[in-house]
Amino acid sequence: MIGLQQLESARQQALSLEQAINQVVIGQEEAVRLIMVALHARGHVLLEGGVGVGKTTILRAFSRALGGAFGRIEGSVDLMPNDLLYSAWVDADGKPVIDPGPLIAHGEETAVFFFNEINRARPQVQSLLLRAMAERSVEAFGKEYLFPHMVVFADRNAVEKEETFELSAAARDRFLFEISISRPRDDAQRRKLIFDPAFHDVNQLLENIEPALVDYKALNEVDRLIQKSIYVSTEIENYVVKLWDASWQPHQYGIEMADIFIEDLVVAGASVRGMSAMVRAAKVCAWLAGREHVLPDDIHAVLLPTMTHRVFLTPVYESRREQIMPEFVTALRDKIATP
Ligand SMILES: Nc1ncnc2c1ncn2[C@@H]1O[C@H](COP(=O)(O)OP(=O)(O)OP(=O)(O)O)[C@@H](O)[C@H]1O
Repeated sequence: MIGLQQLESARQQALSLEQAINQVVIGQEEAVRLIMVALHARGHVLLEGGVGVGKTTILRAFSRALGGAFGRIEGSVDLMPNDLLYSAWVDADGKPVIDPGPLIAHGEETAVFFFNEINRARPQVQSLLLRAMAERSVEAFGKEYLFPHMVVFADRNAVEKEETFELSAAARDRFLFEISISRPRDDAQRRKLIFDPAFHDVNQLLENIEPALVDYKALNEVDRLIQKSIYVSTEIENYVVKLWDASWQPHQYGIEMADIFIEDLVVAGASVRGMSAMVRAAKVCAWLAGREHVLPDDIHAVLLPTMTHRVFLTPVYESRREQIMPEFVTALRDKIATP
């Protein structure tokens, strides 16, 4: 009973947080909802989108509304793993000084860590980040730094592909979602972003968000309660298992797509980790909607962001992934009977 009351008050807080974010970040309601789900399912996120579309603004807005610290680093070819942990320099008296790097600078207070342009960083740097994501800790200066509340957001520059190190399939699998962020579609919102000076200064814009609307330190416990309390019926289980099989062998489920030889499309479907992450996220969707059980709508809300970076396509289709994956997920939804 206490659990249910706690969940309902956490839900009200979560909805106020979402509303506050959508007031300063405009035209990104879908991305904001998925980030809300990821934060409450405690999953890390890949961001896909152009330059200057408001990614940093969204993430800083979330950190402020969660009352935690925001860490950030830019990926580049010459970035070394140690650059995440410390920076060394010589002060005015010629004495060497060592400062903590961006990953450990805020320690346990880190709520959001943003790795911009992760595909510009070398695999050694990516590995360090993946370890920190999985263990929510790193070793530096001979001791262990813990970030029990950290959620990592990593952006892949989708436009420029020169000098990039694409994340391996195993690395991509560690991210709960890949969320696409693009320019708002609505004309009035686009004009507002360009002509209204309120959107030109991020620091000032973020002042409009009440700090610590939700306590970032409570999110791990809220997730535990959600995962324990939200019910998944046998029908939904069967549906999820069919979707999973169809992501591996779409032709066996009668999936058809225009201009695609479906038997050749997929090398590997979603992983076990991917499917369990999808169910965790669907439970958070059900909770946000005020339900105690998962409906097909909850699965549909998270199907694309959990599958899009996980399904491994054959090389001929890989270059069209961005166009193919939404169509593939729609075809799965249309073909597999919904309970
Ligand atoms: N949807 C939006 N709502 C509010 N402000 C926005 C939005 N989109 C862009 N902006 C404004 O545009 C500017 C650039 O945004 P921001 O730095 O967050 O983009 P970014 O995607 O992180 O950029 P980069 O790819 O260069 O890191 C900021 O002044 C920000 O306030």
